[in-house]
Amino acid sequence: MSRLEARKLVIDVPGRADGQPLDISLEPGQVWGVLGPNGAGKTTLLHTLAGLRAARDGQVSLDDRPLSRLGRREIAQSLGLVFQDSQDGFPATVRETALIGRHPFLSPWQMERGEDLRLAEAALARLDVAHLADRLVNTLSGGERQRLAIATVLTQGPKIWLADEPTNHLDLHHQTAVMALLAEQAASGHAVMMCLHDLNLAARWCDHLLLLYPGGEACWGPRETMLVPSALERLYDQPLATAEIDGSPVFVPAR
Ligand SMILES: Nc1ncnc2c1ncn2[C@@H]1O[C@H](COP(=O)(O)OP(=O)(O)OP(=O)(O)O)[C@@H](O)[C@H]1O
Repeated sequence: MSRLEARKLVIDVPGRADGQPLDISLEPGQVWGVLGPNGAGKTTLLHTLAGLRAARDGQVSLDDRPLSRLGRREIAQSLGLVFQDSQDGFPATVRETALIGRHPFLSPWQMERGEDLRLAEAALARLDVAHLADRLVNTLSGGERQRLAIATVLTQGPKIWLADEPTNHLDLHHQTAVMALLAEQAASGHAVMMCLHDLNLAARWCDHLLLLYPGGEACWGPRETMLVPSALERLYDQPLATAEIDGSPVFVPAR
């Protein structure tokens, strides 16, 4: 089990004044949703938490050790990031791409072992892309590519998942399957934070929410305290109609 902690963290959104410092602790078992309009800084936050972008101020620590003092390999042994859009640097098959998830655990020129292959095959099956294992990645559809990106992180097996719009490009069935997978990761003691544009997925699957406003204002806490229609309407500058289904609130844009 691992925890990721942000203390007085000010993310560096270009051209924007310092936003509200964030004090967030991503604990084992928790599923955090990050909500906010386009450009609010969700991706910037995730990349800062992953140590890929410098913060303007404050600190991120992984198991009480500042991220800035850890090497990428050590970070990648605990923390996995699903990028918003994956880019294919060179032609590789689906299986080879999933196996990249094992690289943090191999020495530079070490070949993947049988166990690595087993983990990759299991992840591809879980994300419903096993039948594409021998296909070149650049031939995949958007949804297949997204499922492969998640399968690659599942192959990595991180204790902390940071996922940037993990349901991008996915049909309804695969959206639900991915959210169930992330919930399952949390239930097994891992910590999950994901950026989402779908309020209803957030309401159903996340137990904590962070609302990022365009000017840098932010608020966070347990789901029940965050899903306040007036706060969400201000967040998106969009009137909402609210209902309740199976005990969860459902939001739709009001005209
Ligand atoms: N390298 C950069 N140079 C200039 N501006 C940047 C750079 N990276 C990000 N930005 C700007 O910072 C702001 C925050 O970007 P970010 O990608 O974090 O937003 P987001 O909340 O994830 O948006 P979306 O919902 O559209 O994915 C945006 O206005 C973006 O244009």
